[in-house]
Amino acid sequence: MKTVQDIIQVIKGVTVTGPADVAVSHITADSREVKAGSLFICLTGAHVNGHDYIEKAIAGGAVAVLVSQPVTVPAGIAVLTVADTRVAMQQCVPFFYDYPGCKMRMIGVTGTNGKTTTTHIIGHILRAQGHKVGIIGTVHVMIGDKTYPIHNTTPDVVDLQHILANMVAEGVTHCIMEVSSHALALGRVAGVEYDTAVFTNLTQDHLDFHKTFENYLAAKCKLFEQVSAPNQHKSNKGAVINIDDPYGHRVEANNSAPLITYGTKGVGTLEGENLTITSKTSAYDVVYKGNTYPIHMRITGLFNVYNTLAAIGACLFEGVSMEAIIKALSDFTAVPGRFELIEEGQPFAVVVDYAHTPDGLENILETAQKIVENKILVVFGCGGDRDATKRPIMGRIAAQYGDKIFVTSDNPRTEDPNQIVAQVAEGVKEGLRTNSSYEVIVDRRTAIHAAIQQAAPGDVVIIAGKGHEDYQILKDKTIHFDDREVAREALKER
Ligand SMILES: CC(=O)N[C@H]1[C@@H](OP(=O)(O)OP(=O)(O)OC[C@H]2O[C@@H](n3ccc(=O)[nH]c3=O)[C@H](O)[C@@H]2O)O[C@H](CO)[C@@H](O)[C@@H]1O[C@H](C)C(=O)N[C@@H](C)C(=O)N[C@H](CCC(=O)O)C(=O)O
Ligand SMILES: Nc1ncnc2c1ncn2[C@@H]1O[C@H](COP(=O)(O)OP(=O)(O)OP(=O)(O)O)[C@@H](O)[C@H]1O
Ligand SMILES: N[C@H](CCC[C@H](N)C(=O)O)C(=O)O
Ligand SMILES: [Mg+2]
Repeated sequence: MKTVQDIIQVIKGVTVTGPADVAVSHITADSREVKAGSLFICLTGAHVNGHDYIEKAIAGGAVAVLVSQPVTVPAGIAVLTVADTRVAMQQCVPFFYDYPGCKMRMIGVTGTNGKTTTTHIIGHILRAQGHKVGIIGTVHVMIGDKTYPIHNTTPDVVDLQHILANMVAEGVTHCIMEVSSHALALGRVAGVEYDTAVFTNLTQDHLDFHKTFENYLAAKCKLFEQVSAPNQHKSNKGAVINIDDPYGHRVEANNSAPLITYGTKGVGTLEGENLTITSKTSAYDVVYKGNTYPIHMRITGLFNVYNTLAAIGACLFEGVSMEAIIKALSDFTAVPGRFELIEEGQPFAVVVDYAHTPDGLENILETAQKIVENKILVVFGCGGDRDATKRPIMGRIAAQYGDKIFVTSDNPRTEDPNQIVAQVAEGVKEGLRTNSSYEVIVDRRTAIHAAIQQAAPGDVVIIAGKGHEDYQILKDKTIHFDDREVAREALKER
C-alpha cells in the first residue's frame, strides 16, 4: 500500500506537515465518500469549497488531506499543501492507481455528437473479436457484460482512475471512452495515454462553459495533441477524423499520429457511398484502399453512417480486418435512447432520441423526413443551466422540419422552466412554415401524451433531448422520468 511519502514524490511543489509514513488506502474528493484511510482532496467547485468539508472527512476516517488553503486539523493528520489541488490531483491519482490508463488499449472519442454511439459500435466490433472491452460514457460504465451507473460523460480524475483500475483488475484489454470537452478543458483525463483518438464532429454546444467556439475547438484538439505526444509507454498510435466536418482539418493540424480520415464526400481514407436509409436499417458501401465493401446495419440515420465510419477507422487501428468489422456491424443494434423506436402496434412511428444540440436535432429530423409518409410531430425542450444560446436555434430547426411542434421541458435544473420554453418558442415562431403549428406544454408527460394523441397513420413522432435518461432534474428534486415509458403509457391510452 502507498504512503503519503510515496504520493508526495509525484506532486510538484508540495509541502507536508504531519506524519508522512501514514498509509493511504483510498483517495476521494468527496467527503461523502471518505473511508478509513482516505486521502481527501479539497477542490474548489462551482457550488461549494471542498476545504469546508475537511472536518467531516476526518470524522469519516480521512488520514491525509490535500489542500491549497490554510487549514486546521487534529494532530496525526497529514496535510499536503499545494498551489492548485486540481493539478496535484492530476499528478497523484493516476500514480496511486498505478497508471491503469497506460495498461489497456485506450480509445478516446471526442466531438459534439455521436460519441456515445461511436464508442458502443467500437465496443461491439472489438467484443466480436473476443476482446474484453470496457466502455465509459454518458449512458453507463461497462466492464465486460456488467454495467455501472455514471454521473458525468467523462468522470473527473478520481472516479475515472478508479474505474480504469477496476477495468485492469477485471482483465479488460480495450477501453473505449467518450472524452468530453469539459474533461479535456478541466484535465479530467490526466494520466491516460490514448492509443487512438477519434473526432466525430464539432457544432454548437456548451458555450456556457467554453465561452467561445474557438475555446471549444481547442479543448477537442487537446485529445489529438495528447495522442501525438511522444511518451514512453505506448506505440501504435492512431487518429480518426471526420474530414467532412468543417473543423476536421483544424483538428488534423493538431495531430501527428498515423491518420485515417472518413466521410461521404469523396476525400476521406474511408468513404461511405451509395447510402440507403430506411426507418429501421441503413446500408452503404465503404471504400478503403481501392476496395469496396457493402455494409448492412440494423440502425438508421445518415449520422450513424458517420458513426460507423468512425468506428471502422478505430478498429482498423486495432488490427481488425475489414471483413471481420463488417460481419460484426451487421448485428449491431441501437444504443439505448438513440433513435429508439417505441412500438405498441400503432400505425405511426414513435422515436425517442437523445438529440440535445442544434446539429443533433437537425440530423434526427432530416432522418425523420426521409422515412415519414405523413406528418412530423416533434416534442422537445432544452436543459436548464446549459448553453442558453442554443434554445432559439433548436426551436427554429424544429419548426423548419416539424409539422407540429410541442415545446416542453427537458431538465430545467435551477432555471424557471417557463422561461426556457419561452426562449425555445421564440425560435419556433421564427421558423414556422405555412400549415405547421406549435404548442407550449411545459409538463413533459402532458406534451408527450398530446403528441401521441394527435398522431395520425404514417406520421413520425420524435421525442428528443432525453433519450436514455430515466430522470428529470427539477429545481428542488430529481424525479423518475423516462420518455420511453411515458410514450408507451400514452400509446396504450389511445
Ligand atoms: C461544471 C462541472 O463540470 N461540475 C462538476 C464539478 O462539480 P462542482 O464544481 O459543482 O463541484 P461542487 O459541488 O462545487 O463541489 C466541490 C468539491 O466539494 C466536494 N464536496 C461537495 C459536497 C460535500 O458534501 N462534500 C464534498 O466533499 C465535491 O466532491 C467537490 O470535490 O465536479 C463534480 C464532481 O467531479 C462533477 O460531477 C460536476 O459535473 C456536473 C454534475 C455537470 O453537470 N457537469 C457537466 C457540465 C459536464 O461535465 N458535462 C460534460 C459533458 C457532457 C457531454 O457533452 O457529453 C461531462 O463530461 O459530463
Ligand atoms: N455523428 C453524428 N452527427 C450528428 N448528430 C448525431 C451523430 N450521432 C448521433 N447524433 C445525434 O445526437 C444524439 C446524441 O448522440 P450520442 O449520444 O451518440 O452523442 P454524444 O456525443 O455522446 O452526446 P453527449 O454530448 O450527450 O455525450 C443522437 O441521439 C442523435 O440525435
Ligand atoms: N451531456 C449533455 C447532456 C444534455 C442532455 C439534456 N437532456 C440536458 O439535460 O440538457 C450535457 O450535460 O449538456
Ligand atoms: Mg455521450
